[in-house]
Amino acid sequence: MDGPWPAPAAPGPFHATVEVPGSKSETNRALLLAALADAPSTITGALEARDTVLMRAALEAMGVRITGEGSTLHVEPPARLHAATEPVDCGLAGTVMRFVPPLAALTGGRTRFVGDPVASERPLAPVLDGLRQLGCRVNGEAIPCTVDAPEALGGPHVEVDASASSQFVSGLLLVGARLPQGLDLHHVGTGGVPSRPHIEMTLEMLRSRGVRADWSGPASWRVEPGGVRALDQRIEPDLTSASVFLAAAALSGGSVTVPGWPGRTTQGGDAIREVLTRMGAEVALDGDALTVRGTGTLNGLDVDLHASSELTPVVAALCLFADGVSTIRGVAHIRGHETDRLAALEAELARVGGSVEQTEDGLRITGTGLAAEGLHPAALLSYADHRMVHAEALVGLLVDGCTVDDVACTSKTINNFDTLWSDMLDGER
Ligand SMILES: O=C(O)C1=C[C@@H](OP(=O)(O)O)[C@@H](O)[C@H](O)C1
Ligand SMILES: C=C(OP(=O)(O)O)C(=O)O
Repeated sequence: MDGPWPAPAAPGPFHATVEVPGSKSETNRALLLAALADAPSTITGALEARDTVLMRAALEAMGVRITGEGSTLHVEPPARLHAATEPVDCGLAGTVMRFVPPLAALTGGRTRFVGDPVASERPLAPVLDGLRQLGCRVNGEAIPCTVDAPEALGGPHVEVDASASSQFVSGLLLVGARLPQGLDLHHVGTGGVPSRPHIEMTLEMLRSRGVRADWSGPASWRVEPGGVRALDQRIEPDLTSASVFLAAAALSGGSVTVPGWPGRTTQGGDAIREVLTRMGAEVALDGDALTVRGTGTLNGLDVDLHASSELTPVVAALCLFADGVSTIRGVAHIRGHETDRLAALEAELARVGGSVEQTEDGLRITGTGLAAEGLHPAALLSYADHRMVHAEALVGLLVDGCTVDDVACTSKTINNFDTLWSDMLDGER
């Protein structure tokens, strides 16, 4: 789209079903584990968006053959992964910049990693330090950097400070079975490790492929050495992506249904159900169809999103229109997400007249209620962050006349966000 995106106002209550694309986190883990597996495998329901396209390109550059378009991918691992001859583009994808360098450590060669200009601001040093402890020579502390892998890696003991991202843990665990003595990984930071469900997702996906991997203490993990079995996997819809559509129902007074909601999941985004329920929306899971209905009431809340911090932008937008003061806690580390999300949310919600302040580990937001009284339209900035656009699309529903400078950055995790959004608003009345 040329020029800013006019964020559509809610046309009154609407009823829509939204097919949400596959989970970014599961797709990129499934691709990487398929690349390490003992035989070919097929991934269905895969996300096709910038983060997964980058993962696919990185693996192909290391000798993996991936065929198929859209959401079905067939992955053939090579007899041995080789170092990529050209720099691997990580874009702004945490799952590429934190998961692929450990994979490169298995190649015995040299791999260079590059990315978007702002990628160099995202924390990466702990994972690179972990690779040094395994015997790699690493040049750089962030993107761009180069990993020089030895013929034989060391281990198993590795210590990292993972208080800035659970992905440091997941990236190392994913390759742990391929280390000669497995991996004994220990978090040594003073802060806790965020996004625990994402670590569970990593462990569960390893175990379903025959790898023995588990917690060995409150902040430590053990992966036994051994093979990775090929597994055909169906990817769940991305529940964090789903949250923006479900939140639209809570704000509009209509309803949104997301089919394919898993009965049991390791996706942190599942927590949106509890958040919306606490705020006063009706949330119903009927078989695998999750429906959220707006009730005309939106209560402020005090919520700790440490385990599901990806939800912060959407929850912050909801809190802007809730009754009373809301507090979001436990998310200091999202200052290192695609952008400093606490600063960006404070600035952009204030731009429409919202009363928002950063705290040490989150946000305090004084809501206007669903009448959005005192708010006014504004030209909102996206900071190249897909989830800032999600928050701003929600703001635009109730503050008529807002624009967003770069809706295209939503392609990080949803290829056609603006179409899905307007189709949803065109739903039945
Ligand atoms: O492993 C993963 O797939 C992810 C882990 C989380 O990262 P952090 O622990 O850095 O928050 C999450 O926010 C990110 O979107 C995806
Ligand atoms: C933090 C996020 O992404 P990444 O995987 O790039 O860290 C996110 O999608 O909210």
